[in-house]
Amino acid sequence: MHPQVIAAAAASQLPADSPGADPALSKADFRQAMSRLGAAVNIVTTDGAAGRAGFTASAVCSVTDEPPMLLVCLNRNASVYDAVKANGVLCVNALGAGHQDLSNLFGGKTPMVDRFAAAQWASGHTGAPVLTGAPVAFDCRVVGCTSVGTHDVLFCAVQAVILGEAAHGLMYFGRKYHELDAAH
Ligand SMILES: NC(=O)C1=CN([C@@H]2O[C@H](COP(=O)(O)OP(=O)(O)OC[C@H]3O[C@@H](n4cnc5c(N)ncnc54)[C@H](O)[C@@H]3O)[C@@H](O)[C@H]2O)C=CC1
Ligand SMILES: Cc1cc2nc3c(=O)[nH]c(=O)nc-3n(C[C@H](O)[C@H](O)[C@H](O)COP(=O)(O)O)c2cc1C
Repeated sequence: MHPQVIAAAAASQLPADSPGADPALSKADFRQAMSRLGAAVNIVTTDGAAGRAGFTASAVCSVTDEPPMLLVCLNRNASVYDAVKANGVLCVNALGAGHQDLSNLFGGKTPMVDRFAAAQWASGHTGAPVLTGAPVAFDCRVVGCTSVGTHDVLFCAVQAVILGEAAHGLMYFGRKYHELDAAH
């Protein structure tokens, strides 16, 4: 079976100066394509003068190990946005097996107090909440930010890592959760 090409093939049949020749994908096509790019699921938390907050994030990745740095993409319309920006610290809590309900809770619409009541938390060096039972957590200071479209790309200098007891993981792929077990 041939792979299906969305938008780009149709655009190439139009004159180059036609507005329809713009090969930009629709939001729906982009999201459909992204649903096939599996990603680890994390809960990103913050605390400080602007209060405690957290959200589910799959747009997280390693930037460089010199210095240790992650990036986190945060929608500027998210309810956590002001707290993350004002506190200037965050913790990336990787999720593992059994964390699906927690991920959905932090995935939006639920009051912050109810999100945090569903799990146990410690406090990192930065003051950001560290999820008890997370396979790994990255306690960070936000050292840079670039706005791109609807999101801010936050550059996060890792101050400490907290390794949990078990190496397991939770992936988001095909709009569903998939558990990973390092032992298998
Ligand atoms: N990067 C982000 O902001 C993400 C946001 N979400 C949000 O979670 C909800 C459920 O998402 P799904 O079940 O995965 O179905 P969906 O069809 O809304 O999204 C499919 C995939 O597209 C990407 N995506 C979705 N919204 C995006 C956004 N605003 N900016 C950049 N990439 C985006 C993600 O990789 C996502 O897994 C939606 O409201 C979605 O907006 C989910 C994943 C990533
Ligand atoms: C699996 C999953 C991954 C998500 N990844 C991100 C992400 O990387 N960046 C982001 O801004 N929002 C992401 N979201 C959406 C936020 O978690 C959600 O919009 C956020 O909690 C804001 O909701 P609220 O404004 O109701 O608090 C994701 C949601 C889910 C369910």
